[in-house]
Amino acid sequence: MSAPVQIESVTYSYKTAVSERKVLNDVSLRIEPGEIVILTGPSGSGKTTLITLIGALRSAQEGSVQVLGHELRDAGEKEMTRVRRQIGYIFQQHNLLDSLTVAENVMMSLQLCDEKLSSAEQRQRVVEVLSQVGLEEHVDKYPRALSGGQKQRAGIARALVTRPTLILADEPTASLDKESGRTVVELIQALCQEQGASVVLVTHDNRILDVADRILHLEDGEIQSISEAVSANTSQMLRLLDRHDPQASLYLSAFSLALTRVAMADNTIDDTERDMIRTVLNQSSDLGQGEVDLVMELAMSQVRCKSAINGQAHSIFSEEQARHFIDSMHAVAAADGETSPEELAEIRKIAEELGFPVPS
Ligand SMILES: Nc1ncnc2c1ncn2[C@@H]1O[C@H](COP(=O)(O)OP(=O)(O)OP(=O)(O)O)[C@@H](O)[C@H]1O
Repeated sequence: MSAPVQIESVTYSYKTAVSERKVLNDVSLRIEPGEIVILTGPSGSGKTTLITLIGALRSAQEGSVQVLGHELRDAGEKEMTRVRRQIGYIFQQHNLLDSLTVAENVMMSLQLCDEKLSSAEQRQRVVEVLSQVGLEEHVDKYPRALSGGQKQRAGIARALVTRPTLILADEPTASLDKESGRTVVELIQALCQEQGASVVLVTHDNRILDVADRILHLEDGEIQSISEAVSANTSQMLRLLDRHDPQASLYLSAFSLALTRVAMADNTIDDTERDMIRTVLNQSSDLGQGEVDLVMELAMSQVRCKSAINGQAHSIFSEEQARHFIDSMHAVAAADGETSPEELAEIRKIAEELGFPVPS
């Protein structure tokens, strides 16, 4: 099956009579069938612009935007409409019509699509999708009788009732509390898996990042992988903290290592322990959740590594790897122009701890 979305070297600028602002710069992206891609990035980085290009709601000025087998760059209105009808859109504002019942709102989406169903089949499909999103008891109510989370779920039902192979969601959890937000994304995830649909979801909500198969970060109109973005951000934050408050930085690292060692003492760490470590670290520092998570994950990998090796490195690593390990420690020690006696002593100590042949 070909990729539902394939974007090559797309550039997009907003132009006015007096100025031009480039918002996307040479963006390339491919989304596979059934893949859930989350798009993050600071405000104004171009996320909505990108998702509206994919959604055939605007046209790229340069590059190629292929969606569901159609090239949208320079496509006419007729072709754009045909593509739009095959896409499920979920917006931050659910955009339900107040004068129609929940079922009628969902039905409207079905009536606009190309699939021809009888009235009875339409009603059946609508009721089916509304029960999938947990609204079976609200089918004939008006939107004003629903809570924010329920309205958002009705919006999802409306996007999914046509069984689209591509779903575009722009900040679907922005107006919801933590629990409803979680329910809504898990619902999108489950229904998409069931229907094999691909999803592009724009969000600022870090709590839902785990539903993604892939996270892309837009910054200054360019796509970065999330690890690039997080590590650049974290390294900057940690260096800053180190410079301004070395004591706090040391405390946080030691604290995180200690908490992780305790949680992993029985060789397992479950979600409740993870959550507790995150909460404690968050409360004990001025760092953002992303930085705290990274410090925690680093501590975890250190503890994991230590318990896996536990003086048995010689049986885990090959002779060649051990040699490379020791040579690399020497290379790092010598990188500033000289290897100090303290550095040499440290190399010996590490080699000893790992069970490597101790260098002379
Ligand atoms: N119609 C427009 N005319 C001119 N400039 C626009 C227009 N729409 C968006 N912009 C500008 O383009 C940039 C990118 O906007 P976009 O909405 O794509 O960003 P975003 O990453 O979705 O932001 P947010 O997270 O705040 O929704 C912003 O600087 C915005 O002000």
